[in-house]
Amino acid sequence: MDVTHDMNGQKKWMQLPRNVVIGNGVINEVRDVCTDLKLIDNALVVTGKSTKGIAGEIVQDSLQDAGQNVELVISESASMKEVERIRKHAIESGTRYFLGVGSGKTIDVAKLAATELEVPFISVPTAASHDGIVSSRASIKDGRTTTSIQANAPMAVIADTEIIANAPYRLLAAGCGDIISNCTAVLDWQLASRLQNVQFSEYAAALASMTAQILIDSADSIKPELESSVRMVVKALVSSGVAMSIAGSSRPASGSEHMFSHALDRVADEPALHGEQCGVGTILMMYLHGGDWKRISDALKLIGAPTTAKELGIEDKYILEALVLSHTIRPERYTILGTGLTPDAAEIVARKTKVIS
Ligand SMILES: NC(=O)C1=CN([C@@H]2O[C@H](COP(=O)(O)OP(=O)(O)OC[C@H]3O[C@@H](n4cnc5c(N)ncnc54)[C@H](OP(=O)(O)O)[C@@H]3O)[C@@H](O)[C@H]2O)C=CC1
Ligand SMILES: O=C(CO)COP(=O)(O)O
Ligand SMILES: [Zn+2]
Repeated sequence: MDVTHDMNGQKKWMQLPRNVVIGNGVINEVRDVCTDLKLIDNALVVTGKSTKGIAGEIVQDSLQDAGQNVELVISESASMKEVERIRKHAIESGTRYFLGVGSGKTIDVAKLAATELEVPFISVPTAASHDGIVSSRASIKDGRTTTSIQANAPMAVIADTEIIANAPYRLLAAGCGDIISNCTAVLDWQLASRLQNVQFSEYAAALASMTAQILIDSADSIKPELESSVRMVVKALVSSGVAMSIAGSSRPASGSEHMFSHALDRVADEPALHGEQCGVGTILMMYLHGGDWKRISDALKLIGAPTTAKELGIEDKYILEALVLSHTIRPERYTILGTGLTPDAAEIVARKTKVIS
């Protein structure tokens, strides 16, 4: 098997989910998937406040009907304190495996707690808002700072298209923004490979950009409440996750546009969704790359994702502040941002791309 190395140079297996189940009503297949993976007792379902009634309890009931011991906990934030709380709960209740049933923050908490306890983890997303539903990374927040931590990839991903189609459409549109952001992430990675000879995977880069291109070409068929749209987006998120696993880093799916989104999380009073910010970041960074930023903007508009500060619900001044701050977010990751934008250059890019007016 191919091996990659993490940032500390340690050997790391290329981890991929073993079962990916996508379709209408597949939440009812959770117990079959668990049986297939020999996960037959002592489950801990980590779910969210709203998603508990939408999917968390269905998963709990179905595993209990199969004779398993199942505990359910609600997680409200993706903080280290929360991971610690859930980890303790799991130890006390003899948990043998975790299911993260909900949105991004719920899945991250379950994923990291499972990694720390070295037990399997199953991802059951109720929304397709970003590729964290399938990846081997967990984003943990400390105040306004987010840290992306290496974790174990889910053993299985079970994405019920009916549940995801009934989630607020804004979450699916955000997922599209996260996929489209592969366009600039790959350009940044190529640039870093040319300028700094960083490790580069042609396969991971090709998969990530092809996934984004397919979605851009199909933008007019992504619509609210359509299970076919959900299926397309979930498959693209899985492909992005696989690209990151091949690369052994988030490089194929996270570049300057993600740095911009992370910077916005730090400076904005009320940040928007991760995928929404990454989509707008892609417009801005594609302009800096000298690429076809309008094509990105048009695709996001067709999908119904934000393309402006106003649509993000973020004041122009925070967009400019984040643009100037972006290059400091992950200094080891070389991107088109280079040593940073001056405030006047930031204003030009934001105005030319109509992100601010
Ligand atoms: N691991 C990774 O690689 C990545 C992780 N992230 C992280 O993920 C988090 C963002 O995730 P994201 O999903 O965008 O947002 P949130 O996790 O903040 O979820 C948004 C809201 O949607 C609700 N929700 C989810 N599904 C449904 C549904 N079917 N019906 C009704 N409401 C629903 C959630 O309810 P509830 O209250 O039940 O949770 C929550 O209130 C951040 O912490 C970010 O840092 C982002 C990118 C990549
Ligand atoms: O969001 C991601 C990919 O879409 C993960 O990227 P980060 O490494 O920037 O957290
Ligand atoms: Zn992302």
